[in-house]
Amino acid sequence: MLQVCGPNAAFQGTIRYLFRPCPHLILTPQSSPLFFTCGSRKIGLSKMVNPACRPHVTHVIFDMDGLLLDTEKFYTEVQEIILSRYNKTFDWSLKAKMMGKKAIEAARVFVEETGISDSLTAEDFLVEREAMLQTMFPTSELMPGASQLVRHLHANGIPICVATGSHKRHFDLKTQRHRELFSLMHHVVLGDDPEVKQGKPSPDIFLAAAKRFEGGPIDPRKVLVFEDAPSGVGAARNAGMSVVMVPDPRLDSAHREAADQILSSLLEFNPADWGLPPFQDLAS
Ligand SMILES: O=P(O)(O)OC[C@H](O)CO
Ligand SMILES: [Mg+2]
Repeated sequence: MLQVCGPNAAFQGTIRYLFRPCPHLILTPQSSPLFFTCGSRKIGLSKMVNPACRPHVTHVIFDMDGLLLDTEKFYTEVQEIILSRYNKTFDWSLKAKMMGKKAIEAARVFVEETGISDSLTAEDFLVEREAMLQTMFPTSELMPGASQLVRHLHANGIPICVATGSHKRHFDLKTQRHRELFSLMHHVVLGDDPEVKQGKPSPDIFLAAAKRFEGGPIDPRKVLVFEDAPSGVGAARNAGMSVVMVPDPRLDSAHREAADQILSSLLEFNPADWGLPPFQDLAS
C-alpha cells in the first residue's frame, strides 16, 4: 500500500505517480513537505528511491568499525574516560566528527573540539588511549547480520573487500577472533596504506579498494559501500559510489542525509534491492 500525505492534492498526486511501483511504501507527513517519516526514520524526498531504479552493483566494500565489528563503543568509552579528567563530557556530536577517520585525524578533532589541546596534544591523546584500547579490541564482536551478509555475498561470487580507517596493528587485534570471516574478503585496505593519503571523507580509501579487485579499477557506479560513519558516507559519495548507511541510533539524523539507503541493522538489507543475489529464504 502506498499512503502519501503532503501540503496539497497536486503534491500528493505527483508523489503517488512517482512512487506508483512501490506497493509497500507507507509515508506519513512531517511539517516540511520535503521530509517524511517511514517507520521511525526521517527520509528526505531525494532518498525515496524506488528500489527498481537503484543501480545494479557488482562489487561490495565494507567499512569495519561500527559496521562489521562492534568496536565504536570502545572508542566512545575510552574517550569518555579521558574527557572526564577535564570535567567535560563526550557527546554524539563530537563522536560524529571523529568516527571513521584515521587515528591522528580523529585525535586532532578530539583535542581541538573539546578545547583541551593546550593540555593534551593529539599525539599524547593517542598514546594515552592506546593501553585501554589494546585490552578491549581483542574482545571485538560482530555486528548483527554481518556474518550472514558477508557469507552470502561470498558464497554467491560477489567480490567483497574491507576499507577501514583502522591501521594494521589495530586491525589485527580487532579481527583476531574473526579471522575466518575476514579471510572471505578479496582484500583489505587499511588507514595506514600508502595509497590512502587522506582519511574519510576523502575518497582515497574507496578508490584504492575499487582498484584492487580483479579487473580493477571497478566502475564506482557498480560499487556498493556499507558504512556507519558520516565521514565514510561522504568518502563513498566522493568516490562516486552508492552507499548503504547503518548508523548508530544515537547519531543525529542530519548526518544521514547523504546515504542512498539507511538501515537500522545489516539484518534489514535486501540484496535484491541492489541487483545482488537474493537470500535463499527471500527467493523461495
Ligand atoms: O569505521 P572504520 O572501519 O573506517 O574505522 C575508523 C576508526 O578506526 C574508528 O572510528
Ligand atoms: Mg565505521
